[in-house]
Amino acid sequence: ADSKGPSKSNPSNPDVCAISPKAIVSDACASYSTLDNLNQELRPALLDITRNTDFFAYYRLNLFGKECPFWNDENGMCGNIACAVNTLDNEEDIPTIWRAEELGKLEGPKAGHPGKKLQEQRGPKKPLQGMLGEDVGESCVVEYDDECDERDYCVPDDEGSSGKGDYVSLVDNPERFTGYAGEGTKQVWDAIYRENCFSKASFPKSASLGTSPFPNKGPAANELQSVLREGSRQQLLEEQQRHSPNMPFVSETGLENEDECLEKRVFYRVVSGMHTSISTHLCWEHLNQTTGEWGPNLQCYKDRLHKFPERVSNLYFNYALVLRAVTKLGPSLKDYTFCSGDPAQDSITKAKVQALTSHAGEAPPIFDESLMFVNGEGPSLKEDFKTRFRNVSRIMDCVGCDKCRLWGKLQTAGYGAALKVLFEFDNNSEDVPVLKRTELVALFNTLARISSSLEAINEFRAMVEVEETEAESMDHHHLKMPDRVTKPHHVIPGKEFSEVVEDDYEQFEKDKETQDYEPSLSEEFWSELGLVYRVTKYVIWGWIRFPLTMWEILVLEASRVWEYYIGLPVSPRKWEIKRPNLDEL
Ligand SMILES: Cc1cc2nc3c(=O)[nH]c(=O)nc-3n(C[C@H](O)[C@H](O)[C@H](O)COP(=O)(O)OP(=O)(O)OC[C@H]3O[C@@H](n4cnc5c(N)ncnc54)[C@H](O)[C@@H]3O)c2cc1C
Repeated sequence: ADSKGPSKSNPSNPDVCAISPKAIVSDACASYSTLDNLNQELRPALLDITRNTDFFAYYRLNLFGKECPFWNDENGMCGNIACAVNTLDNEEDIPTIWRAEELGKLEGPKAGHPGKKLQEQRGPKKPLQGMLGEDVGESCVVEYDDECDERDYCVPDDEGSSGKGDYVSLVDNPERFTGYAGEGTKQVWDAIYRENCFSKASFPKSASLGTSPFPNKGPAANELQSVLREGSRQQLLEEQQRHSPNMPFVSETGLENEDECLEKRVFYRVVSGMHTSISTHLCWEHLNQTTGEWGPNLQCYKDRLHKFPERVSNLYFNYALVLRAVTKLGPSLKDYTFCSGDPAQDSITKAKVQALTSHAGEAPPIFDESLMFVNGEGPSLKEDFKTRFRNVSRIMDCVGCDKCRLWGKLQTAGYGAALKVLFEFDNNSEDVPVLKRTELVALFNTLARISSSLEAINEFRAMVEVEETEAESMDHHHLKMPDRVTKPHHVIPGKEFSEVVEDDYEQFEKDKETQDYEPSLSEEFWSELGLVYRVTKYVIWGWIRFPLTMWEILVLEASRVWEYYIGLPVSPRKWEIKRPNLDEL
């Protein structure tokens, strides 16, 4: 699966992106094999960090109690997550544990986020009072500063929204097949892709405000409003909604193809790459809902990804982007406190993170963020980009499966954090913003997700190659019994049916001998049948000929006795008793 896109190079420094001649991940300055090699080197450390440190193994998020802001009851569309749950058909025929409803549920312990007062009361060592398990270093898990600020690509909690979310274990809830599918998923993916409609308002000349279809709804809706507050796009949307009231608020207007630019392409690639990663995981850890067996589903991979090299290239693109962010962030984490109440765990976690980021820093440049947001439209485009990203994050509240929502939200936050690191300051600046705990956890786990996906895709590719080689060699060596043998045919005048079969069979055997050959089941069957036929013929013919042969022997022996009797030289015996030779058959 190669991306054949042209190479991107930094105009100011053409050597920044040393690109291999083939398989370029365009926009990201790296080749597939560079990224695969890098992934192999970094993967063990990344897995260790995300699985074996308390800091990175737990994530806090508001999974419940948030409304999906994109479908609402007024328009006959449900804003409740449960309405979006759509699963496979005929699920009632399979055991409950294999049904989507069950597979999508969160597993493992959960702990509510304690407010500042509770944290003070409980002390720094046990802010969660053992709710995640006694051996969990809680000071590594709890978020102290939990406000979202202006620079965020993430979604701040709406004011008035209840609670600050729960801590859940990422290790206990692997991202894998859940059976979540159908209209609900289509609607969500559609809405996410529609956020890619960068509008004219992102460009200096065209921002005229329209009226909003939203009543006052709080920050989430207001944010959405600001995205929609763009003359041409807004009017078109309102027009479209008058004609079809069930259409989601965020919708295609036809203006999307205008103003194609690098930033828009990057936005699309991030979303599509995330989609690829989700699909890869669900195909790699797939449940056969009728047998209950987990394992890779090659057909799932072929249907969703193998036929679409562009989707796979977007995954590589995301790897380059997120790894660049992690690398850039590395030095600023040297003094970061991962666990305030547990110095031993703190230094172990720090050492692991430093080992990973400095190793990644030794690699050649893989992503050149200085290309983005640099033209005249730069700053406003950046704003638009950010708002759209926040909307993608909100759309995740419409995902009707808890586990999918967990990973969907985490990954959106992870990409958001990566974009923040890469673009918050001057693109060329090595300064990086200070990230919150949640953002760090999301960033590293998102990288780990992409890393697993790359590995799974390589495995899948190898499986497809084996399958194709086998099919090729079967084609090459495929020696079928001739049609005349297996199908009804005209008997050639002058030849018995048995002779025809024999001729064809002999040819078949000759063909076999001249080739490096492994018979298939049907060929073996025909070969055995031919043998039975010839053995039967041999035996019956032997019985029929027996009296005649005995008579011939008797005559021959009598003539030899007569020759001896009258004094003539005795003729040599012309017959002998032989063991049957199997090769004759
Ligand atoms: C946020 C989110 C998280 C999810 N997490 C899980 C999960 O953890 N486990 C699970 O089993 N299911 C999960 N799902 C459901 C899963 O993603 C699919 O939607 C579902 O399996 C149905 O697949 P589908 O074949 O209809 O195509 P979908 O994957 O739903 O794709 C819909 C359409 O998008 C386009 N498309 C597909 N892939 C790409 C791509 N990479 N780039 C661009 N366009 C693309 C295609 O036109 C496709 O027809 C999740 C869904 C969402 C929205």
